[in-house]
Amino acid sequence: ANFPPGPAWLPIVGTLPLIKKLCAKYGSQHVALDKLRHSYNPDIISLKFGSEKFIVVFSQELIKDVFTLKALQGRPDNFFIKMRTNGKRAGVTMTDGPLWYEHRQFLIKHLRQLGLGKNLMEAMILDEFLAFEKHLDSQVYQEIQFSQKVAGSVLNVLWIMVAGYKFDLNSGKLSNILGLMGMRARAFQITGGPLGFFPWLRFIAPDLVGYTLLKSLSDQLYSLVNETIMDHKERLKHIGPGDDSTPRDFIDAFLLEMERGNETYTDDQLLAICLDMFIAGSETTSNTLDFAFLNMVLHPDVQTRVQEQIDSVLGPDEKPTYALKTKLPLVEAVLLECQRMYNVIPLSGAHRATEDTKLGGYNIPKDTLIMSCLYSMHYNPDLWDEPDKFKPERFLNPNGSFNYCDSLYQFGFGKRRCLGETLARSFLFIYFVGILHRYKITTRDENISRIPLPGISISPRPYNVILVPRRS
Ligand code: HEM
Repeated sequence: ANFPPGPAWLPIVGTLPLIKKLCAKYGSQHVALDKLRHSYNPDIISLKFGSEKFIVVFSQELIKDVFTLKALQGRPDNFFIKMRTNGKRAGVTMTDGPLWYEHRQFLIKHLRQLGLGKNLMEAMILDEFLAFEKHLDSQVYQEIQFSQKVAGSVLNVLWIMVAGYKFDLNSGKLSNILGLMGMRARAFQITGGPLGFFPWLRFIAPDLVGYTLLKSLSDQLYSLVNETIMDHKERLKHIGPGDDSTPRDFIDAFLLEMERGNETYTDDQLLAICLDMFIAGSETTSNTLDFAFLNMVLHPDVQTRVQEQIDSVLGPDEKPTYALKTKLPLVEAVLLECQRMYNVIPLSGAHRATEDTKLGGYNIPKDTLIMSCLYSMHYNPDLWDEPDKFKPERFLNPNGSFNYCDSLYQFGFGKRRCLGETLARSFLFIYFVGILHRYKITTRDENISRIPLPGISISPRPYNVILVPRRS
């Protein structure tokens, strides 16, 4: 009773066939849902996939409620989600309750001690950027694609904090895993699709429902992370009394907590948190940067203005720092406008009602899943003037200073807000300023598409750019 309105549910499959049809028509799940809402209630609709009831919310007010109401901070528990962690519910991104709370706090505390949000993190990002830049030098004037190398760089900054080492950006193993992660992000929608609701389909059509891809990615990630954890255990075994047992990285900190006998600190939980970091951090950040460069190619006039502002504060041989942010309001405005128009997570990861509750005046029974359509909020004409237009100046005051806006939820909001936000923001800023400081980005491709590839996180359709050095 009093459940939000939505399309009729068919037996067994619910609204899955309708959503599939709309996705095929509009190209992605978030656009399909944005269109569908107008036939029911533009702020909130209901769906059913298999036996799972879903609510999708679209207005800023309801999205804020979903991100803040205590009863809505659970996470779903289906096959697609558990496959990542060997069939168990573990980690931080996809758990809830006391386990999630304790481990989220523990992760944030130790990542901060290891540099997250501090000068140390910035130094790591700059270090990665210099390596990335060296790699670019050999490709100037050639057509290149940014995405995978950037994903490797983000991962390196994270991996130094999590595991104490970084990857060789040219290593075959890394590019294989990043390639599989990219395929995973594009092959699935945020709900996990049919595999999430009808897991038995993996026995009938494993390739078609994405099971083969997921299994291969899970196996490779699992063996990489497991090997790293084993190395850490081996080292800790040999630490004697009087030796320095200060954790060098997050894995050390976790293993030391395990030794203290804290029973939620298990091998499975450690493995799952490491995988969380791998999956949540790299694609999201690198795709965002990819969209930013795409927009510089599509708007060369804005690119020139950005470069003029960078040149006014950064000497020819100087390197970017995040502290320059206050002096580069146009850069900040361009990056935010890209995140508004091409929010890489247009449908925010599902929350679950942990008890019967109310939302927007409707009844929401326990275990209903709730998705927030950030795309609809970021294109709402009541919040954004001419939302379909690329207008960085909406984030600037008439005198050119930065104009803060609180209707942008690209990192979520509330207790489950993205915990990698400071890393992502610094990374985007340093890479964007660093590249545009040195190169003009152009293309020979006259038909670059502005329509993103759909998926768990959206990405630009592959496009080639030419980097032209701005100074000899
Ligand atoms: C531009 C890049 C990024 C974007 C747009 C982004 C966005 C988001 C969003 C929308 C959420 C979901 C909030 C919710 O469900 O309520 C989230 C959660 C999360 N993000 Fe990010 N993220 C980015 C980068 C990162 C990075 C670099 C890390 C690595 C530390 C990270 C780690 C996480 C984790 C662990 C969660 C789960 C939090 C929880 O469930 O408690 N993210 N992110």
